[in-house]
Amino acid sequence: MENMEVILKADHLSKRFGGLKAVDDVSFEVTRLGVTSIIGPNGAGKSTLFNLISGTFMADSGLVELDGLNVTRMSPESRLSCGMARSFQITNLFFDLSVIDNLRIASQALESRSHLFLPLNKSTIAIARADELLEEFGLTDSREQLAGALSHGQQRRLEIAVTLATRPKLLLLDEPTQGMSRGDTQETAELIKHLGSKITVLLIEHDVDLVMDLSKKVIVMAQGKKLAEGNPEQVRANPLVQTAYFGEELA
Ligand SMILES: Nc1ncnc2c1ncn2[C@@H]1O[C@H](COP(=O)(O)OP(=O)(O)OP(=O)(O)O)[C@@H](O)[C@H]1O
Repeated sequence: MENMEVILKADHLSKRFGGLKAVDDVSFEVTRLGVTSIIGPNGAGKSTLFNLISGTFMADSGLVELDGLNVTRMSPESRLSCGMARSFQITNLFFDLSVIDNLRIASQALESRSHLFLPLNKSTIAIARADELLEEFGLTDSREQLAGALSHGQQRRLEIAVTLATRPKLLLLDEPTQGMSRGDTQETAELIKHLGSKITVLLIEHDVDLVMDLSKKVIVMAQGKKLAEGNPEQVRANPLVQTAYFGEELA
């Protein structure tokens, strides 16, 4: 019987680049809500695995299922319409539009097709959703500011808000704190925790302490393979992980 708790299933996924097995027979499951993270040293295959899940790369073999639906051969756009959204750093933003207009445009995708081309101020669902997101993401004071004039941390927050405008079931977050100051990293960590209470989040992140603090489950990759998985305590205590990834640090 289908496990209703499982929202994402990766089953025996593999991807080669020439002779290199970047992802080598990796299987895991993500259960509903909370934050599940993928960590691993440089070149472990994290980004490639993420790209197989989002549809940026097609798997050579294996299966990706979203909420029981086989999405393995679908484009990223089709996966998005099935409820899988991916946050792409800040490249989803229109820098010369205001914060609120960025959110309204993204929220308009919620409206029926016939309303897609309504002027922004006529689209009531989009306006309500945009205001809700503004509040939730602490951007009310920056409502009329141009997205391009925000701090890097605010831009990242806005970008995640834009990604959530279509109410996805699963949010893929790719190194959301990369290049951030300590303060912005802390704020983003709080935000991700909050997101995990409402939606399922799958995260790739280099900052191990952050991952351990945020995640209900951690998947450790090394040399294209899944080395370990479990809750943060189990992963920290795993001797294989300590040797291959953390070195002596956590011993
Ligand atoms: N498009 C590509 N063409 C050829 N080789 C690639 C490509 N993308 C990744 N690789 C190789 O696949 C392996 C896994 O890379 P990947 O980027 O998935 O690892 P990663 O764990 O995300 O690393 P990092 O933490 O450094 O981003 C690496 O050896 C990398 O050089």
